[in-house]
Amino acid sequence: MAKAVLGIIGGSGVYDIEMDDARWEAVDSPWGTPSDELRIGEIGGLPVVFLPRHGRGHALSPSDIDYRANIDAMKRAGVTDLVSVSACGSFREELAPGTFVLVDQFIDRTFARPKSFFGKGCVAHVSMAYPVSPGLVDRVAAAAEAEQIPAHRGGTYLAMEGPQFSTLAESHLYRSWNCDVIGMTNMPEAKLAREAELCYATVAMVTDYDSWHPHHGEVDITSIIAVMKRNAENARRLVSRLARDMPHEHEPCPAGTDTALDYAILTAPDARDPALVAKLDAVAGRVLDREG
Ligand SMILES: CSC[C@H]1O[C@H](OP(=O)(O)O)[C@H](O)[C@@H]1O
Ligand SMILES: Nc1ncnc2[nH]cnc12
Repeated sequence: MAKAVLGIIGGSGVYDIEMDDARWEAVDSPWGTPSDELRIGEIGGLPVVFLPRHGRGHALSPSDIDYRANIDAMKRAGVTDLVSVSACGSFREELAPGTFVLVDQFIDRTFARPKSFFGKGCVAHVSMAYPVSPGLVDRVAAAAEAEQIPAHRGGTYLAMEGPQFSTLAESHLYRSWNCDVIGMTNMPEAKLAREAELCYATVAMVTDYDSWHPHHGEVDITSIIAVMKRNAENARRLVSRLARDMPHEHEPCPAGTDTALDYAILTAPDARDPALVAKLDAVAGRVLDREG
């Protein structure tokens, strides 16, 4: 049984978390430059690795984040379970600002970001039908309950390219698709986590009602920032509780994340591009080494 290492990707407003024996450490990735150094430490004896998604100081826009480098760096740091903490807009009256939505589905409308570790010279297709790991979501839900943070289990997250917020017509369209929340970052992050066989869960922290709500007017960044700061405090409490209550052995994922690559790679060994295979050492080493 593998040791559990909890990874946390902190979104807007969450640029650091409290840990014991913490240090910032640069991790090189063949995929590019991660958003920042990794903050590596422990909470309650559990190894924890934190990465601010937009970098400390929030220098990176959603389209500029190197999602592949971030996930690859997490994998290299030994992470087994990855929790994304993200600000989002809400499409539902009852998901009011301050609510934490434990997302279980995504619709990917991003278009200007590399979305896979695989490609020409090593083609793979992983399942994304169930993109989050239910066991990890259970743990996050229990932590939210223990900390008395309002949380809603389940929801569909619409990932838009941004950086501008949606038009009113788009906001109505996504509501008609039964989306629950909207953000700019969880795709391709969730897809890449699955390719890297990392259990993934998202805590989508509602900051606003996007633009559809008749009594709340259009989304604006000033009101978002005020709610974001309150949400960030709750996020830090949630993460701390999650880590303290998490088992130190990695729990196998009922959605099959731990073995996502078992039959996913279609390219025959002798048709593979050695340069791409070398870059896949962390993400797919488990299966490529076995074949190689
Ligand atoms: C705070 S306004 C929009 C910004 O916030 C979200 O970022 P993250 O998911 O990293 O918390 C959203 O996706 C946008 O990038
Ligand atoms: N309304 C919204 N749309 C996209 N990303 C967001 N992040 C926070 N609120 C958002």
